[in-house]
Amino acid sequence: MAPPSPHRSPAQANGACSEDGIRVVDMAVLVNGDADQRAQAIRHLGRACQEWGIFMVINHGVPEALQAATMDACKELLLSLPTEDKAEYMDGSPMDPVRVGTGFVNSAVDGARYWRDYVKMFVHPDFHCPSKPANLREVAKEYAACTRGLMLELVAAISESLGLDGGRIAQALNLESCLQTLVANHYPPYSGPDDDDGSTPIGLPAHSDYGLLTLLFQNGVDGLQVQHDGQWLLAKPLPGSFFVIAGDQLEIVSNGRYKAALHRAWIGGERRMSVLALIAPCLDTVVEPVPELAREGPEGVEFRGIRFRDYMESHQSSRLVGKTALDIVRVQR
Ligand SMILES: O=C(O)CCC(=O)C(=O)O
Ligand SMILES: [Fe+2]
Repeated sequence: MAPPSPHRSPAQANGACSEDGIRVVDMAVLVNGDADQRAQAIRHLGRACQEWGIFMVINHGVPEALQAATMDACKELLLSLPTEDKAEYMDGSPMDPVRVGTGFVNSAVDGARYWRDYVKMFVHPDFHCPSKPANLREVAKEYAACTRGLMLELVAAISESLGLDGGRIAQALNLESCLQTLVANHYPPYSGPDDDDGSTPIGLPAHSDYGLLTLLFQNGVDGLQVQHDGQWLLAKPLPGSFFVIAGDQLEIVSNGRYKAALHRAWIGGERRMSVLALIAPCLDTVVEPVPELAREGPEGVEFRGIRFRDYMESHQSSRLVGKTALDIVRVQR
């Protein structure tokens, strides 16, 4: 586990937004602020989840050197390791604990071409990791523990922002044995034709994430786009911040008060990498809105319950462009 962070002492101004309106949440205030500062930070966080489904965190306590080491080890795996060292993780099923994918994918859904390499590994409750490069295991383990701690703090604050006890969402979703995934994406530079006939590949199609929260940082090259008020917007991080993306489980558990953010990845002339840590309920948890948030009793429930393993399988197979697997569990009226 990483040592306590030096980042968390000075409480910065809260209630801040970046240039494009994405809210900035200061962990120093959430963790160490006085009662008034905390209350304000929690309201700010609640609005971010309600209006955007994405925000940035600063003073988050994840050491920069650990972030860099994680990105470097993943980069080595994706870019330098010979294919035979990754072959056992390729062409598996989406629920395999370690998966590596590479190159162009022609989407059967919309005919677009997607251009990215990725590695995904389940790191909690059981830790899985490719055997090479040699330092990946140690680095990924530490990064997983550190980001899991941060995300659980955020979940507690989000729970409070919904007027619930800080531990309520963690309890409802059984987060003690949460499923945590680490993902690294590599988008090779692309400078081909940019016409509108569908031949220009993109990085990753529009989707919402299957889990509860996703923590994302990138290699200094922008490319994450978020849908807000029907418009696609390029998300530009503050230096040293993480993006936090609300996933489908936050929308379900909050009974639709908070929205999962629709997002996609764009590619351009510069090589881009993103590293993500996701937390989700444990596979056997039945996810459903917490009863306290149902409007007018059971009639006001917007999502029916589903075992998380089944949700995840539908999410992986649906790949609906511009839609989400949430429609599978939305109550039709
Ligand atoms: O690379 C990015 O910026 C987005 C990646 C992403 O959304 C994902 O892997 O789910
Ligand atoms: Fe995503």
